[in-house]
Amino acid sequence: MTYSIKEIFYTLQGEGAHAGRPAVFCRFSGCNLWTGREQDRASAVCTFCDTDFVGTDGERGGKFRDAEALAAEIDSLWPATYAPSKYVVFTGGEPLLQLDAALIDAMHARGFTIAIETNGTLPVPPGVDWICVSPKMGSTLVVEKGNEIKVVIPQAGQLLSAYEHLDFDNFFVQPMDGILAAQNTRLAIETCRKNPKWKLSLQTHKLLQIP
Ligand SMILES: C[S@@+](CC[C@H](N)C(=O)[O-])C[C@H]1O[C@@H](n2cnc3c(N)ncnc32)[C@H](O)[C@@H]1O
Ligand SMILES: Nc1nc2[nH]cc(C(=O)O)c2c(=O)[nH]1
Ligand code: SF4
Ligand SMILES: [Mg+2]
Repeated sequence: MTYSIKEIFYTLQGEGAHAGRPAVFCRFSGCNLWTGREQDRASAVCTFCDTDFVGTDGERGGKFRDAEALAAEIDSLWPATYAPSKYVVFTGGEPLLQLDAALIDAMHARGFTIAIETNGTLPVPPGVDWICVSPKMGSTLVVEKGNEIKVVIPQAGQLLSAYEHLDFDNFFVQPMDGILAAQNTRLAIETCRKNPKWKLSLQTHKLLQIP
């Protein structure tokens, strides 16, 4: 199948349990919870997105005709000097609209460990090595197990207790970026202090001013 890719870049994972880990990010175009157009934001299910995932015009973006072509592009960004830790993060947009067995197999064949950042509304295909779910109020969560759940706070009507029974190895709150970022960061710190089941995830790439 053809994959629509917004951008591909090599950076450090900024968020969650793998913050600081070198990773190739592959950002798929499109999302099922927002069109990505500003005029649709207020009426979207997910209204706080910090990402441009529209089209294929970003760095190394484009339409890739098959899994092997996309895998080769991702692999070309990994430093040739150190192969064992090859790590790709599929994000978006919503990666589970496009990530399929052919792409998972092609990445594994090239020695990559595969991570995803997903909103959790679509089933995860077998073979993904690290599943990060970030649930969105107003959507139906179908991915109830994984490696980390990363809840952006605050969202209207949200109760963290609704997630605490789910089968995740790590429970993170991440302050919502935007005009209330400073206030939301204080809220996230206080949330973790009061309920130590939860750990703080910061968007460290924004603090570091890297992609
Ligand atoms: C842009 S999303 C793409 C992946 C997927 N659609 C999802 O929502 O998980 C990547 C991560 O950024 C988080 N995120 C998006 N907008 C944010 C914001 N304004 N503040 C903090 N985190 C945000 C999402 O919750 C998710 O964990
Ligand atoms: N450095 C860096 N880390 C990230 N972790 C999750 C990201 C995302 O947009 O999915 C992201 C991103 O865009 N950049
Ligand atoms: S679900 Fe993810 S990609 Fe889609 S609008 Fe929300 S944060 Fe952005
Ligand atoms: Mg991001």
